[in-house]
Amino acid sequence: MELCRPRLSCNTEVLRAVNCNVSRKASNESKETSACDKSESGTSTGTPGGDKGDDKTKTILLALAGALGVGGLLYYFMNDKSDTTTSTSPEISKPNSSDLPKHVPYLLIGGGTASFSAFRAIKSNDAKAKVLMITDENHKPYMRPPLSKELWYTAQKGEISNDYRFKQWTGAERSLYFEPEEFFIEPSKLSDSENGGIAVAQGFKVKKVDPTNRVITLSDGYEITYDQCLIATGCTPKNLPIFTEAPPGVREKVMVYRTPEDFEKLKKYLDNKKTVAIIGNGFLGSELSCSLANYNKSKTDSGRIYQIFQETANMSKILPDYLSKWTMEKVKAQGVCVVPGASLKSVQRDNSHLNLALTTGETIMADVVVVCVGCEANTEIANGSGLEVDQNLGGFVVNAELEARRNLFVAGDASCFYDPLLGRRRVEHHDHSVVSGRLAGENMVGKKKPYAHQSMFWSDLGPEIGYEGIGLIDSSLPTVGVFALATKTERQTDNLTESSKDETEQAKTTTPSQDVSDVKCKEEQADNYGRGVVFYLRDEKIVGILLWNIFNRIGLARTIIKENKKYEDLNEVAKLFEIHS
Ligand SMILES: Cc1cc2nc3c(=O)[nH]c(=O)nc-3n(C[C@H](O)[C@H](O)[C@H](O)COP(=O)(O)OP(=O)(O)OC[C@H]3O[C@@H](n4cnc5c(N)ncnc54)[C@H](O)[C@@H]3O)c2cc1C
Repeated sequence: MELCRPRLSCNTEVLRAVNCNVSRKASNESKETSACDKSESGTSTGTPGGDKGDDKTKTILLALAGALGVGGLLYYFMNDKSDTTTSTSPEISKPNSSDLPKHVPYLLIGGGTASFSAFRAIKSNDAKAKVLMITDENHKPYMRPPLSKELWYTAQKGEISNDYRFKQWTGAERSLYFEPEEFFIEPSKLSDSENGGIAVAQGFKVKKVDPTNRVITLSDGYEITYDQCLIATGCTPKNLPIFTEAPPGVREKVMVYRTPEDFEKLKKYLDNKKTVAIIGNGFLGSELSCSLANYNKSKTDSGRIYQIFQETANMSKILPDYLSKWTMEKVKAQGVCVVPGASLKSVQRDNSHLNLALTTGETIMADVVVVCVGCEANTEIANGSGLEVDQNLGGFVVNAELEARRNLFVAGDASCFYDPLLGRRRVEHHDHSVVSGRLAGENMVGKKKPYAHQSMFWSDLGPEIGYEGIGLIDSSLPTVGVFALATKTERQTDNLTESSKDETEQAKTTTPSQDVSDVKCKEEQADNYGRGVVFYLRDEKIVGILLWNIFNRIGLARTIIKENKKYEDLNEVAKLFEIHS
């Protein structure tokens, strides 16, 4: 089964570096300062692009205001439907819940990766299983990682297809959707389907679950009974109060990023030469900044891409300080105007754009703000269902078998599960949603398996940096990094693959190919963090491993973590990863 990581081929040409000097002029005149000069073009105006259309709109609005009076205009703003602060699905005519079956053997709440992975596990253990998936999105199940990476590089080369096809790192093409439309059965035909299958009820929200009587209730009150149920409701991007509490004029220029609709919206902004300010320095904020900057390189004229965050450098929550700083320089080199150490002090709408006043004294003008400050598990269903939500980590509390109550499982971003090796966790990564969805699916058919397989994650920051991690990857833990000079990296993995047993076996037999006496792991050699391995330690044991521009070694990393032991010499362990080959 292919639930694999779509990576682009790394043999991309070296991209044109745009010099990105952050000029921190104090701006007590509330004047916009240029935070990023494109020295190649010799301009440093810092003016957001493509304002002409907005000016026109403004003129029309003013004329309208004159005609309708201030009251009318106020009514417009109070009922403004263009508030883009949340990820939205396209409007379609509301489907009718009475078309849905009254009872299903397998019911999956949520239409994402975890849910689809559970379906596949159910189907491979119960060939004639009848599965109903309920999702409040208006899409068939799709994967999210390419939305912040590969899809932008595909878009750069031409039109985006209806099924969001993109090129993986391997060069192969595939769609964002796990399966084409024809794969699915109409919900109204599921009960009579002789060979079973999966039906997707799109555009329906589940309000609550009654685990005792095994019945779910939709937001319109319609009830469906089940034998086995999975909650895989994922998470919702967080926003910042400074935006959510702002007037509609500000809010309409602020968005979060999680869906194909968000991709379309942001792409339109970029195609209209708009300047984008991304808030946040985590996976999404950093990946998206690099992808947008690279997307703009195909254009003769484009807006700027700012990345603003309060920490000192990119990915600081997971990367050791030296690597985080090194990465920030690489992100800048791709054309992102990185503004570290800055929080938002105030935001104001000025004609067609937003003025973002920062705590550093800078003011940045942007046409649109993308807030990438993390995600909150979707646990509204817990209210009224008697389900426990973890107070610290969020997510539905489940045991090692991913069971919240008998015959009711939770997987993916929304699950707060018990990992017998590393303790209670909640993980927001694609591979975890595959692995946990599969485990839940297996347990829904009665396998009674505990969580034992460590999932991995990956991220790509443009064509030059790709990394993978497994276990606890947290920069607050002690770390030991072993690096080699960057060489031509080969990204041949298609690592949306579920990590398999074969891979682990293969990794075990790997022998060191070179002595590591020339490894670089000192801060002053900051130019040399091209390729290496970082060990994260707890009680001196390896609890996490980050593979920096090293691919096809995650099985080995998994084996080492599973051993759960202390090593005398981590250089020796690093040798196993063949960081020089
Ligand atoms: C842009 C982007 C890029 C990413 N890149 C990477 C990456 O490179 N590597 C990586 O490891 N991870 C990445 N991730 C994270 C990864 O995509 C998620 O961890 C994964 O999608 C989680 O899957 P899930 O099935 O748990 O949740 P989701 O994919 O969020 O699916 C949950 C579904 O449930 C629906 N739902 C919620 N509540 C209800 C309800 N009450 N009733 C009905 N339906 C409901 C939601 O609308 C949604 O469709 C990325 C995420 C994003 C947004």
